[in-house]
Amino acid sequence: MTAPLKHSDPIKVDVALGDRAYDIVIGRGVLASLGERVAALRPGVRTAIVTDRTVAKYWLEPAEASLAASGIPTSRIVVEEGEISKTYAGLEKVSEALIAAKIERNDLVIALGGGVVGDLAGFAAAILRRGVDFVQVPTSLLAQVDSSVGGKTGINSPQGKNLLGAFHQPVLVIADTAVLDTLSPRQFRAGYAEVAKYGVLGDEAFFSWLEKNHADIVKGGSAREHAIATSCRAKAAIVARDERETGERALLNLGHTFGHALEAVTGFSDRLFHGEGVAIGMTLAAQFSAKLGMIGEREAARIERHLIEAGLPTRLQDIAGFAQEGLADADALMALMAQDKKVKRGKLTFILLEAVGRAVIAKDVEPAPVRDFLKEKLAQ
Ligand SMILES: NC(=O)c1ccc[n+]([C@@H]2O[C@H](COP(=O)([O-])OP(=O)(O)OC[C@H]3O[C@@H](n4cnc5c(N)ncnc54)[C@H](O)[C@@H]3O)[C@@H](O)[C@H]2O)c1
Ligand SMILES: O=C(O)C(=O)C[C@@H](O)[C@H](O)[C@H](O)COP(=O)(O)O
Ligand SMILES: [Zn+2]
Repeated sequence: MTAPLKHSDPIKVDVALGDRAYDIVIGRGVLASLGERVAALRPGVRTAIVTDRTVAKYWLEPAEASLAASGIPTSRIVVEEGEISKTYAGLEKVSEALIAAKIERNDLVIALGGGVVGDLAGFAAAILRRGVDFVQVPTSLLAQVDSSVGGKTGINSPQGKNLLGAFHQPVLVIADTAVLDTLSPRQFRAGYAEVAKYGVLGDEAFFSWLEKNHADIVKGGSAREHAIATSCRAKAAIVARDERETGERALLNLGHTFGHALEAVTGFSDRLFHGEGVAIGMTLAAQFSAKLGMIGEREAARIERHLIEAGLPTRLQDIAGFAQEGLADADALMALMAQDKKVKRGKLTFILLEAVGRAVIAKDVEPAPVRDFLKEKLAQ
């Protein structure tokens, strides 16, 4: 078991959603406060922790100890790590275990893990007895800056990413930045793609700061907390204005139209983690924006350079196995992108760039230029 963590002064970010508003609590050691925060929010509650095997090894006991110290009964549901659990089978396993644990309408589900556990447990909570509240305890960088906030929950279909799900906001998010110390370097880098995304889509000053300081985020300390809090503030502000993605929330999908198709074509496997797909997708979105004359080649190159410096893949050719199988042809990728949730009346929507720090929603994008662009990229 990992040694208990000490409290530090946490940063609080409010997700201002009226009667469904909640706090994101960020800081080194805040996992130790899980029990007291849950008890304050829901006196007398019972809980079930959903986690994966790897996270369980490091962080389940500290989470359970914190709940026990506040007298909160809990049970544990441990799934396999990775996208294999964000499936119908994974949802069945978690849902049946929650029912067996007699989690009632007024109880709480606790998602302890990365984005997979958060999306899966959140969706299971959304449909259990037609809706049980849940708490996010994100343990990957990606989950701390993105997936634990905003209430998108769901599972994948073999036909596409997150095609089944519900908007279901958590009642609390506890992001302990020390927990990231056990994350593998590759997973840390993958999560970093979503951090860079906030700079690229809406905050040039943050992007410049990341260009200078990204290595310190890996080391921990105040740079890590600053990057996580800045990302959460950016996401919370957008979600508060557009919870259900009828407008500007789509900006958070920068890089995802390409990225999700790439995850699907690689079978939602370890060949390409979500954040890696986002890094390639964001680079492609920048290059496509340059091709359309919306930004200069130099700005697109600046984004790619930074992602490379952060150790991320940026080209289709960087995906494991690409050389052997050519990945997929442009038509196969187009067919997968046609399942994107931003598609309206069969027309693609892309998030494109007018500058580093200024993304726009481009509706009714014609497929032909996208197909030509992909053909060029696949041939490189
Ligand atoms: N709901 C949203 O808004 C949203 C946003 C972004 C991504 N997502 C989804 O999130 C998923 C990706 O999330 P992810 O990158 O966290 O993947 P993940 O949940 O698979 O976690 C990555 C890996 O890291 C391990 N891990 C997590 N925390 C750890 C820790 N502290 N120490 C050691 N190992 C740890 C996990 O066991 C797993 O093997 C994708 O399914 C994506 O679609 C959702
Ligand atoms: O919160 C959002 O909105 C996002 O788009 C954040 C993305 O990083 C995330 O991957 C999300 O799950 C993608 O949403 P989807 O609607 O395209 O499935
Ligand atoms: Zn994402």
